Amino acid sequence: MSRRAPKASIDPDTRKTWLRRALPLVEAHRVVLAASLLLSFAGLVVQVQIPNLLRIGIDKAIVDRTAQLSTYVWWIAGLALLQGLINYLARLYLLRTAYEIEYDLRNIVYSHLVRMPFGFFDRVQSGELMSRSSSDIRAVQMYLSFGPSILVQCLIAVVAFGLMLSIDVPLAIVAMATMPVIGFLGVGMRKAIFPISWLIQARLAGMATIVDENIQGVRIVKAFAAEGRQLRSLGESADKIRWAYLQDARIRSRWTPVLDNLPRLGLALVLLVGGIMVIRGGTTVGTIVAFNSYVLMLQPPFRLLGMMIMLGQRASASARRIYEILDTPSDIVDGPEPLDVPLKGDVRFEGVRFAYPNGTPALDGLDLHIRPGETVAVVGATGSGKSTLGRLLGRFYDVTEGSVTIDGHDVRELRLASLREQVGIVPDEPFLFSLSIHDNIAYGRPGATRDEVIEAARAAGADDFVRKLPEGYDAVVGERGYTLSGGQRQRLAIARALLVNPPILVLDDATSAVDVTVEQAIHESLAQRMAGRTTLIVAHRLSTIGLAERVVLMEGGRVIADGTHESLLATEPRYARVLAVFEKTEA
Ligand SMILES: Nc1ncnc2c1ncn2[C@@H]1O[C@H](COP(=O)(O)OP(=O)(O)OP(=O)(O)O)[C@@H](O)[C@H]1O
Repeated sequence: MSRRAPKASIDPDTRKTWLRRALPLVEAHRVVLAASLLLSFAGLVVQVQIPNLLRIGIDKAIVDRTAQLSTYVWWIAGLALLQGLINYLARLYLLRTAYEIEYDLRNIVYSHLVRMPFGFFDRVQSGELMSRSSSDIRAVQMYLSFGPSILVQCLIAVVAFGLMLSIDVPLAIVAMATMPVIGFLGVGMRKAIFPISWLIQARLAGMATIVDENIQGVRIVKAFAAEGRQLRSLGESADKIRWAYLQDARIRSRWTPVLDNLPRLGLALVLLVGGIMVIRGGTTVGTIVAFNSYVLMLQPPFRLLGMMIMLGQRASASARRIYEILDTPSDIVDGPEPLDVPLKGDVRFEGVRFAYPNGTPALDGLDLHIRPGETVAVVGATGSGKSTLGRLLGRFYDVTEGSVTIDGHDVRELRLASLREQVGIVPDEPFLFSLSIHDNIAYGRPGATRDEVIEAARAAGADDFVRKLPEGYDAVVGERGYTLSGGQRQRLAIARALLVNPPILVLDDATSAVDVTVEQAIHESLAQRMAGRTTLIVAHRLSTIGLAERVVLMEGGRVIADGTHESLLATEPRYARVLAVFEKTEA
């Protein structure tokens, strides 16, 4: 099935209320929604006729004996059947609208999320994003689709009241007397519950984060024998949830009996006033029975009023969180006339200053020129800004000052997709999807043949271990598949980058978990396959440095020395100091 694009988008005008901004989503599905609302109204009109028929049936067929009882029985049964059919269709269309709106909203949020720059993900916790993209979307959808339907149900109260008035004015007023109280109490109950239900949501999300961390970090938890501590923190969190649920239960149990019993009070009132009227000959027994049915029939819509308020409050808070994502513009986008040029790989950083969105300075006036085809190792103490180079080169962040150019083009002038195709970055902790090894390697070139995938895997030193897996290249890895070692994962990530065959490759400590002999073999095959490729290697090991023809030493976000390994070793004491740290960590 092909994916349909969202039919509408959220109004970008931030001055409007959340509901007005969301209206285009509802309007896009107005035909089906209107059909559902009309049908639901028609169903209710049919339903409202039944007590009236009951009244006439009782009065004429039972009390007066002037009509056939079976006529009314058949009519009522027929109308009930018709109402069932209409309700079925109304519900079907309503749910269809609800899920279509949810689909659109989900797609709008996701397509915005994937375009967000790294800086956004640095700021927002993934657990929070998960909740925004599931429960918040659901809350907005519920209000947008069920809200109108609840209003229609309330509207029917007006119709029923009109019908009752046409039968008997004083009794109609008595029958309706409890309804405003039910509506008022329903709203009151929801208002009382709302803060606590919000707290429950927040605490459940907090609990989910703890559970998630326990699962993700299970190895650390076990390694430090910290199960007890983790259990305690889970227990505390569960305790808080229980407290909130108990508060919720207390409020509900205070309000619900009143709300449930009010209609009974209504029945008693109708019986009292109607009874006196019947005795005095002012009305009929059938009318009392019919009005009793109305009292019972009308109280759910009035109770729904409270629900509507709750849905509205929840949706408004959820919409605000969703809009926070949608209103954050992606500042890393294509320029007005983006260039689509094949790159040779002449890379220049000129006077580059850069601080991460949280203000942490990373580069402080960095100058570096890498010629096409050169292999340069970047070395420096932790936090000196090495990884930041690759992130700016692939334009995952934009420089604060200065420029990054490739072949004389500022990276901000190049088409983003074309830039990222031509700058391959392999991080030290690569991510594997729950896909086959073939699909993981071919992630950047989904159409690649098996032979091409194998060739890339061979160059990355991955072919040997892949072949040893029972399913070979079809073995599923990642969260739901085989667990691979850190070094194996890194080799698959290198193969993934190689398959795209980018003219510029950044290996950001990409072989840190691979043993030295395998690393050597990988680099030899890289060297053969990559003649002419500009390669930047962030190195934390002496063996890795040995693979580069030139070494750049960084400190405090600048290049402080540049040369061959031997020349730096001979002339730059700070280089020797950094290497000394490497040796210590390797030992
Ligand atoms: N996403 C981020 N948000 C905020 N600050 C960051 C982010 N990534 C890195 N930094 C900070 O920027 C500075 C440079 O980081 P960078 O990762 O480039 O250093 P590095 O030399 O590669 O370090 P390492 O050798 O430990 O990987 C550090 O102070 C680091 O804490």
